[in-house]
Amino acid sequence: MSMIVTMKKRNEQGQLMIGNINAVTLTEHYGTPLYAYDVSQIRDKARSFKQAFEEAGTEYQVAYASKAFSCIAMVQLAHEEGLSLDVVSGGELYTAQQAGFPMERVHFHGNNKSRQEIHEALIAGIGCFVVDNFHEMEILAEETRNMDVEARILLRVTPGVEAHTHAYISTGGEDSKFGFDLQSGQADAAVEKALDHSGLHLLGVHCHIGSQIFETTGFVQAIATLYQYLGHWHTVYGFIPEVVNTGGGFGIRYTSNDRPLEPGAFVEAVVKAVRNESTNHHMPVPEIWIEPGRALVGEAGTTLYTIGSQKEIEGVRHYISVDGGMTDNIRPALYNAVYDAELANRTEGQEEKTYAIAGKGCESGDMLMYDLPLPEVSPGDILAVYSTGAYGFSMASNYNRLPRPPVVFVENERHQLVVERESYADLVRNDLPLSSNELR
Ligand SMILES: Cc1ncc(COP(=O)(O)O)c(C=O)c1O
Ligand SMILES: N[C@@H](CCCC[NH3+])C(=O)O
Repeated sequence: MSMIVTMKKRNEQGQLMIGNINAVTLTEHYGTPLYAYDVSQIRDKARSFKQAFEEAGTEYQVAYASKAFSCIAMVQLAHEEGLSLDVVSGGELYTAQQAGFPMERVHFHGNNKSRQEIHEALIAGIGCFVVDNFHEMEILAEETRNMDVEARILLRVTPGVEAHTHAYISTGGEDSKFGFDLQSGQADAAVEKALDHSGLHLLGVHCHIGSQIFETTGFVQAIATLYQYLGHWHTVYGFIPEVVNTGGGFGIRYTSNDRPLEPGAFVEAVVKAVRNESTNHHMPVPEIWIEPGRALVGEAGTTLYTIGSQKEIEGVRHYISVDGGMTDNIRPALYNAVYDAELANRTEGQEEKTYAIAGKGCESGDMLMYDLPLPEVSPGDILAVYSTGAYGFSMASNYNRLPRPPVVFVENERHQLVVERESYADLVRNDLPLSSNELR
């Protein structure tokens, strides 16, 4: 592998540029670890998805799956770009409210929404519930009755398509905790019940086949399966879907081995398949919704770390440790996810070596990479790990009581802090001293 594995922009001193700002300047301002986002990349991706729908001339919504990276500024950015928003919890909904996001464009997901979350979402007046199971449907029906309101819903179904991806991020197969199973008749019963409840307005169906997908075939297959059932529900219940939501999962480039498709290629394939199937089943073409998370924010994010200690075991491995790790990026430990990284503060140096990049957490498995070629490193060098914009910050933890890193947005040669670094005081904010509160 060559030393410079990516085509990232560098200044004349060989320092990494993020959105036209020197990454070293960012670390001097905000410290490390640091999540830095090149905002123009997020905007470009959002526009590409939308443009493909516009060109296809179909009704659509592109909902940003905010689980990938949720904070007030990101939700506001999604709003600026005219995206809708997928939330999966009261917390993500609250963030959207705090961001001033229009509630009618919020879609609420989740396989175990609580009564309180459902109640709060109804009060907020969200645009759509993606109903996952019978328990949720009953709660929603009761709450709409009690509040004398109507909820617009999609039914999440599992089309039995296995996406070629890690089992933990594959969600559309029959054996999934999410959604109504199509084959066993669960989904038929769900349609019947949904049509029966006066407080529920059944808009259509939703499926999400998995994540980090590089081909269109899985989507096309899933749509064909959905329409087998939609055709049946049309015949039996006279149901015509207003919306078909094919989820997210569009793959991105983590390393030079990844060859992601352009957003437009996915959109074209989805629109074509929905159109064909609608025609074949003598139904009007519905509004098409998609839910990209990773594809919108993943490649725009870079994590900057400072290199500290080293341990070389002759003939075995040369470890270098950074000041973050699994606490700010759990993906290598959880999914064996692979990333590209380079030094941010220089390209030059003595001979190239192969390093294993260790996190600072007290876990042997807290490793970000096992074989990264770099020029010989010294303490204080800055390591940039690329494509960490999705599911890095959002899955971060305080293991070992490490404060979560800040997030900076870079755009038009300016940088702006959008999430502050957690302080030690933040870490103990909810702790109560022994016996300070009344014993019950
Ligand atoms: C229902 C649903 N929609 C959208 C997404 C976003 O996926 P991705 O970030 O891979 O686009 C997910 C997560 O995998 C999901 O479960
Ligand atoms: N958190 C996962 C994606 C979500 C999978 C479930 N919807 C990842 O980092 O790849």
